[in-house]
Amino acid sequence: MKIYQKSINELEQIVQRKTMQLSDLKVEQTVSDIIKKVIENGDSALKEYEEKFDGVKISDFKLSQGVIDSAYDNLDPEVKDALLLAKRNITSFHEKEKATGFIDSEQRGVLRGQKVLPLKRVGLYVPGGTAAYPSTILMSALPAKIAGVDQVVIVTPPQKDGINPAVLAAAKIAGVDSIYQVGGAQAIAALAFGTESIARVDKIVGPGNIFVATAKKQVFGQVDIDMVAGPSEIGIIADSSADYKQIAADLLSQAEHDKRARPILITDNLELAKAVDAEVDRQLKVLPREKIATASVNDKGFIAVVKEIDDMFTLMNTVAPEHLEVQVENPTQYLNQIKNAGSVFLGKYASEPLGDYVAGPNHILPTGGTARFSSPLGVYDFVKRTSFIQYTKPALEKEAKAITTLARVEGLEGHARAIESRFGKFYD
Ligand SMILES: NC(=O)c1ccc[n+]([C@@H]2O[C@H](COP(=O)([O-])OP(=O)(O)OC[C@H]3O[C@@H](n4cnc5c(N)ncnc54)[C@H](O)[C@@H]3O)[C@@H](O)[C@H]2O)c1
Ligand SMILES: N[C@H](CO)Cc1c[nH]c[nH+]1
Ligand SMILES: [Zn+2]
Repeated sequence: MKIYQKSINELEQIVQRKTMQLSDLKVEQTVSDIIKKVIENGDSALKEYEEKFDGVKISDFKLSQGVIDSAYDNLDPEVKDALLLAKRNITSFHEKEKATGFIDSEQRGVLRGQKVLPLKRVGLYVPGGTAAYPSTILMSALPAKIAGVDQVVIVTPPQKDGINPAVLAAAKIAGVDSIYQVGGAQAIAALAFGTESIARVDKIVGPGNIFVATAKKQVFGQVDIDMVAGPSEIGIIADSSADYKQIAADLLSQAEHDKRARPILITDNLELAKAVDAEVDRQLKVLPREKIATASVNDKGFIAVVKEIDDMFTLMNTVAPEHLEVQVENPTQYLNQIKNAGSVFLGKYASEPLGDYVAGPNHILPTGGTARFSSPLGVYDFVKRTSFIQYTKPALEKEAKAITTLARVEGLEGHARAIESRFGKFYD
């Protein structure tokens, strides 16, 4: 991995350049061509792209209930138990995110309030290009169901030997309503605009590679989206108390997701930096997904060595990583210094994959520096709010002058007259 040892100001510049959201123009163009074709040709465009990108000829995108039930019934009991444990922890965490709205009747004659309503139909993208992601189904479908979403549909790339049974079983465990075998930008376009066999949704959520993340950005406005949840990232802050072998393993746990995944270490100890660098090389050689992880480590990974503990946090706040591990002595005392991160893992036993699978907080998280302004996927992503107002005549009378004054300041005479009509005043 590239090791940088420079002043904090120079490192901030380097980090900002390396984590900048430079849109990949070629990917943008590819994705907009795909979306246009799906809008124009519907299912036939989806079939063409599935053959081209995933090498699978599809006759029916929707999986039958029989296929899903049989995957569930025949699932290895150990896998089923693990999924059920994950479901329990994800559910108990996300139940706490439920919002109820409010009614305010503090002023005489005035009723104001806000209702929280679930979305009707949402589409969950479940990645499936180079790995299967049953855990991602639990992370997206369970919060949707807790929010009260009526129809939860999944899109996921087709596989030559059929979709992984654990993916199908996870969908059943999470209460998913339909599964469509279509992936990439074409699946996002289908969810956004609808085709003959896939009805459009109100919101698309879920992670995916650069094509998926770019497509979500491009269809935003036609439908809502959760966030930019692209190639995975791990930022680790470590001091001399950390174990270099464990740090290397954790960096590779995210590097193996995608050639564009970002593994980053910031430390105040040069010896640790060098040890982690050598250990990453050693562990890479024996990692089954060596090719993907090596590209990620070489092209996107780096180690920054700073002088002070505080500098580690300053610099990591600039990175704004999807996952942040804090591997220093007494990690909780630094929680207040962390401003930008999707999810924080404190101490040596909170290794990142704990959060990927069973701890309970969501693993669908903002990437590419967007943790500066985005949050983890949650129950709040599957609801919208509607406010309501009721006034009695005396209550309106008390505020009528303010309304008509503001309306006339804005040059909107019709607004003023609508209020005055409640008190018998009409204009000829
Ligand atoms: N941020 C998060 O919360 C989070 C969570 C889980 C996974 N992830 C990320 O999800 C991603 C999963 O990626 P994946 O590739 O395994 O699966 P994927 O399903 O996201 O992408 C596969 C699809 O990409 C499309 N595609 C591939 N090459 C293409 C090309 N040249 N042109 C057009 N389309 C093309 C194909 O349609 C294919 O079906 C990884 O980047 C992983 O890091 C992120
Ligand atoms: N680390 C991924 C989020 O970036 C989530 C995941 C699912 N399975 C394994 N990992
Ligand atoms: Zn992961």
